[in-house]
Amino acid sequence: MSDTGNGHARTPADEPAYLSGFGNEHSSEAVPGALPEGRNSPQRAPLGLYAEQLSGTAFTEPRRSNRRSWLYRIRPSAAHPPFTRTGNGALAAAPFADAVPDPNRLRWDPLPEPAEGTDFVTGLWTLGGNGDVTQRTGMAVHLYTANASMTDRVFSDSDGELLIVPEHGALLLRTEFGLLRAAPGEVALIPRGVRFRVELPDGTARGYVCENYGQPFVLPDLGPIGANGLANARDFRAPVAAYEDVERPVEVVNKFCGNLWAATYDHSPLDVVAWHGNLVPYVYDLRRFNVIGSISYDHPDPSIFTVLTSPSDTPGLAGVDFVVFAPRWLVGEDTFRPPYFHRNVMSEYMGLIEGAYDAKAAGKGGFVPGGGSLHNMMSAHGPDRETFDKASAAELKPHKVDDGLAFMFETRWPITVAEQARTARHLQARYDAVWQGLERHFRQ
Ligand SMILES: O=C(O)Cc1cc(O)ccc1O
Ligand SMILES: [Fe+2]
Repeated sequence: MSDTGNGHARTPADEPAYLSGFGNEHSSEAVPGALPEGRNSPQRAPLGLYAEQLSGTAFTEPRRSNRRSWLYRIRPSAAHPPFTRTGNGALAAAPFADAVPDPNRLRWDPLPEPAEGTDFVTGLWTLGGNGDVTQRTGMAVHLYTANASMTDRVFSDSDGELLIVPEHGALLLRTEFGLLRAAPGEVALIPRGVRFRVELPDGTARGYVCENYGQPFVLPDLGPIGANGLANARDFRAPVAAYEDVERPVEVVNKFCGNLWAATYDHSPLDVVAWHGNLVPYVYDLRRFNVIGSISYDHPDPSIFTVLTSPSDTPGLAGVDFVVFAPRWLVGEDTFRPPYFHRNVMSEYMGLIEGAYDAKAAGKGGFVPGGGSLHNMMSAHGPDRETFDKASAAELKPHKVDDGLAFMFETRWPITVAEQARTARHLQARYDAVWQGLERHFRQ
């Protein structure tokens, strides 16, 4: 598929190989001897490679949160022509200055089918977000639909890390660090600035993206839960080094402060032969999440289901949390078991990867896979009428919730809905109606 400068064809395998662990100091070389030993930047790097550091945090951030990697590549990233503005397509960024933040509960059906030849980048569609992309604060919610692999085209996002949540169709992510595969039920994370290309082994793909402008996601502290549980560090997988040695025009698209810029390189920048460090892309299988919950009474707050959290400067206050509602047993006695009625200072965007969610009726016109809901700061939400009636009358024997996989991006600031999402035809017109008819039961 690709040509090397010296005439050899080289295509990294389609089956990824992984290194295990979250936040580790990994190292990997696709060619033996490509990694320098004992130093990062020798006078001449091995095999004639260029040494280059990628800094994901300021040099001086505390060691526990410092993220950087050293890349050994065929050409330095600096060797590129100027970038020029291209259209932003359906991508938008915070602050959404022209949009009015909306206190209403909102719910969307899945995105419509994309036009023929839509790749991952062209298929990105912004729902909304908060913060400010130039301040490295806040987040954006995007959805994607695609029916074409990216060819001779590479993307990088200077504005934040991308947490990709496939709902339909697997993604092969060819990154500077190597190859990742993420199918529905798994998530992938691409750090800020890392170049990657998305191929579609199933031909089509659909899903969600949390673009985190803020501090990189970390595993939440476990407090009294102890040393194990929730998402276990060893289940996060980073790629082994795999490079392409391509000498032909490759379009590199860069998202910078909300706009897309492009430059045509005369080579592929996915040319990293070896690397080491703790700033890496990774994948995680949500089915590995160790779900912890109540074994006595009451429905615990959903923070117990946090997979990853982007901390803020205030302890316990996340820029954004990624939360999963994975299969689990419910055993609470004298307990209303589904998610409770709720008003929250944090803002909640929810998506559905498969099946149904235990607070909402499934099926057409409801909360469906590929759709999403937004319960903004202080907006009243909770079980719909059908769920409330059923759960209030249910016999409380142990019950396994295993008919779906839902998730939430929960963020500290209200999510402003982008104009295209507010006026979208797939915005459900009568979401409020799910809470109509909740009868008055009060008696004195
Ligand atoms: O469905 C929601 O809105 C999310 C949610 C889940 C839960 O288990 C408890 C509270 C809550 O807001
Ligand atoms: Fe909620």
